[in-house]
Amino acid sequence: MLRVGRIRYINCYPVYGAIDRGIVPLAGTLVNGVPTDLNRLMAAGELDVSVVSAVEYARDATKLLLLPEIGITSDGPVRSVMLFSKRAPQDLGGKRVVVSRSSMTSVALLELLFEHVWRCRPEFVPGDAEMSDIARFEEEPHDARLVIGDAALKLFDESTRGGAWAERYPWREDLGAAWKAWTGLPFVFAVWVARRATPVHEALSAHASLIASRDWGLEHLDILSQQASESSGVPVETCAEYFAGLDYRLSYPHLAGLTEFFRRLVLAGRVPNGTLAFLPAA
Ligand SMILES: C=C(O[C@@H]1C=C(C(=O)O)C=C[C@H]1O)C(=O)O
Repeated sequence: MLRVGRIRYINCYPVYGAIDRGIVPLAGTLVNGVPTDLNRLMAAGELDVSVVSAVEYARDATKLLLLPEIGITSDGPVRSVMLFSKRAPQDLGGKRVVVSRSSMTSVALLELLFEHVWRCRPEFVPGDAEMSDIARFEEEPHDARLVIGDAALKLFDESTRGGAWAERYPWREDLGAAWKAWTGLPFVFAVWVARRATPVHEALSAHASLIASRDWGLEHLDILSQQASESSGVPVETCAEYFAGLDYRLSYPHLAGLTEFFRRLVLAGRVPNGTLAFLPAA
C-alpha cells in the first residue's frame, strides 16, 4: 500500500478534502505530520509520495521526482509564513531569531532575506512554534520568531485586531510578500514528490487522485473554510481569504519562482545545483 504524506495544517485541506470525504479514492494510506516530519520520512524511504518543503526537493533531487501541476504557493502575501518581530528586521543583527522547527523552506527563505534584503546577521535558533506552543513563546528569550502554518495564521489574524500580540510583535513580515517585493515572483512553499523508487503506475495513480481532489477542493472552498475555521479557531472569513490567496497549481510563474529560489540557494551554497525532474503527467 502506498504511503502518502499530508501536512496537518489547514493549507492542505483544499488538496485532501475530497480524499478525506471519500469523494475521490486514493490507493494508499495517509500519514500526517508537520513539514519537517514529512521531509524526514520521505528521505528515510518511509513515505512513497508526499507534500514536502520545496527546499527538500532541491536537497534530495536525485532520489525524488516532482509531481506536476500541484504545489502550495502564493503570489505575494501568504499570511501563514510570518516573521513576528519586536524590532525592525534591519535591526536584528546579532539578535536571537527563533525559527520554527517544523519548517525548512521558510527558514531558508528567511536566511536569504536577512542576507540580501535586510542586510544583517541574526543568531538563528530552532524552536517549537505550533499552535500548542504559542502560550510558551515568552519562556524563551527572543527578538523575533518565524512561525508557519495554522499557528502563524492565528497569530497574524489576532495581531491585525490589535491587542497583546500586536504589542508584543509590532513588526510582522509576511515572507510571501517579502519574496515578491524582492524578486517580483510568486513563491513555492511546498511541492508534492514521489520517490524515484516508487513504481511509476502507483505514483501516477496517487498523482491523479491528488489532482482530482484538489480540483474538487478549489470548487468547495466555502465548505473547507468552515472546516478550517473550526479546527484552527481562525474566523471563517479569514480562512476563506487565506485559501483565496494560496494557489495550488504549479504553472509557469510558480516554476519561475521555484527555480529562482533554488538558484539563489545554490549561490549561497545551501543546496547542490540540479534540475527539475518530473513524474510524467497523470
Ligand atoms: C504556506 C505554508 O507553507 C509551508 C511551509 C513549509 C516550510 O517552510 O518548509 C513547508 C510546507 C508548507 O506547509 C505554511 O505552512 O503556512
